[in-house]
Amino acid sequence: MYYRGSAAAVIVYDITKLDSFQTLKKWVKELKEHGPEDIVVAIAGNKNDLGDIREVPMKEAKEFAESISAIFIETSARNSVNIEALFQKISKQIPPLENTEVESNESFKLSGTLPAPARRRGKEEEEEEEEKRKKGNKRKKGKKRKKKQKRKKGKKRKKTKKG
Ligand SMILES: Nc1nc2c(ncn2[C@@H]2O[C@H](COP(=O)(O)OP(=O)(O)OP(=O)(O)O)[C@@H](O)[C@H]2O)c(=O)[nH]1
Repeated sequence: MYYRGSAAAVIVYDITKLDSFQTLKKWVKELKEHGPEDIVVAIAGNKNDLGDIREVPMKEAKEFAESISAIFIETSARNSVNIEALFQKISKQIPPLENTEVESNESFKLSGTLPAPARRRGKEEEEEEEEKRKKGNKRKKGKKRKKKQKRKKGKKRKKTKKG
């Protein structure tokens, strides 16, 4: 599982398979032990369109989610039920990134009441981005140079034709 720098994790189980709920508990344990401290965790009980063959009672899953302060929602990926709601719930718990850097900012004060502070970008990530930006600029400059050279060559050819 790769979660370095993650602000949120969605762990999905299948409401028609008790096994998947047990597996979910293992993932939660793993995340609590090795994941970022302030990560927002959401538990999604998928396939809620198959309520007639349900194996995981909603109450049980909800109570488990509450016990670990996780978001809980039942979804149906097939029928597009509660997918947007799931991400909205998550986004409400993740404060805006920029505002965590500026303490005097008004919206930071508002987000201060939210349970999970947004992650700060690690130095490594910033360096990686800077590197990419530089590489991108170099490539652009290279392309520009080639275009210029082509244009020059074109002009020369025209001149020699006329002359
Ligand atoms: N009825 C129903 N079926 C779903 C839903 N979501 C996914 N499925 C079906 O469940 C099967 C597995 O879906 P995948 O998207 O492959 O999910 P997965 O996590 O890789 O599932 P597994 O391979 O079973 O571990 C597919 O046949 C999907 O069509 C849902 O909300 N309702």
